[in-house]
Amino acid sequence: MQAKITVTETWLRKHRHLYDGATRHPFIRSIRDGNIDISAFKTWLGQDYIFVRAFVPFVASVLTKAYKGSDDANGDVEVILGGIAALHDEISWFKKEAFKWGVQLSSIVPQKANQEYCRFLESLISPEVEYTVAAVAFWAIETIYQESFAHCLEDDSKTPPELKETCQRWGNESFGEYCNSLRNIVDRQLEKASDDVITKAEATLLRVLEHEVDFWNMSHGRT
Ligand SMILES: Cc1ncc(CN)c(N)n1
Repeated sequence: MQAKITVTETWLRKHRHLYDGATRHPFIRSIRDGNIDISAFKTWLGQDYIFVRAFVPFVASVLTKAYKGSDDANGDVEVILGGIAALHDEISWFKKEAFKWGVQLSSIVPQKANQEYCRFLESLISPEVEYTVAAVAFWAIETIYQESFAHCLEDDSKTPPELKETCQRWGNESFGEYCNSLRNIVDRQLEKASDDVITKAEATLLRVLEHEVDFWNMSHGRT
């Protein structure tokens, strides 16, 4: 018997071009090809630190929605809680990495693309945004980083040794498994969602993809 095609699989096929634009962006390709401009990397580092700080309350809101709104609350809450724990480590890592590269985090001003992305996250915190819709955004945001940085660790990549740790942070297998758990949560929710929620969730995925591309563009100096 053939396995059933999940909603996320349908979306990824339908929006492949946009998805590849987010996970195979020239910024990521430049890391993978070993010709990254280090000033672009430093821009990304400082801006992403600000993004991750705004990401935490968003993920906390997804956790609250999971607790209240899912029929497998315990399983979902634990996966999301694991994500929050990883973000705690991520923030410490950004501080350490910024020190290593001489990036002064206290003086970073969020650029337009970052401000807009953070505003979008804030809009998703609203209790009016359904758990399924918020969970789709969460899954997509984490997965885009996982796939992007895993691409920089493939056998034929020429990623500079000093950037390997960064790529490992999101490109490692256990982060990949965590992203799969998020995807399973999302597919289970979508399975029983109304058409209206499915439509909103798909639109949210597209907005995440656009914001991620804009974020890479900003880091790459294309804004
Ligand atoms: C912009 C962005 N997108 C995703 C991630 C992965 N948490 C991140 N750190 N920054």
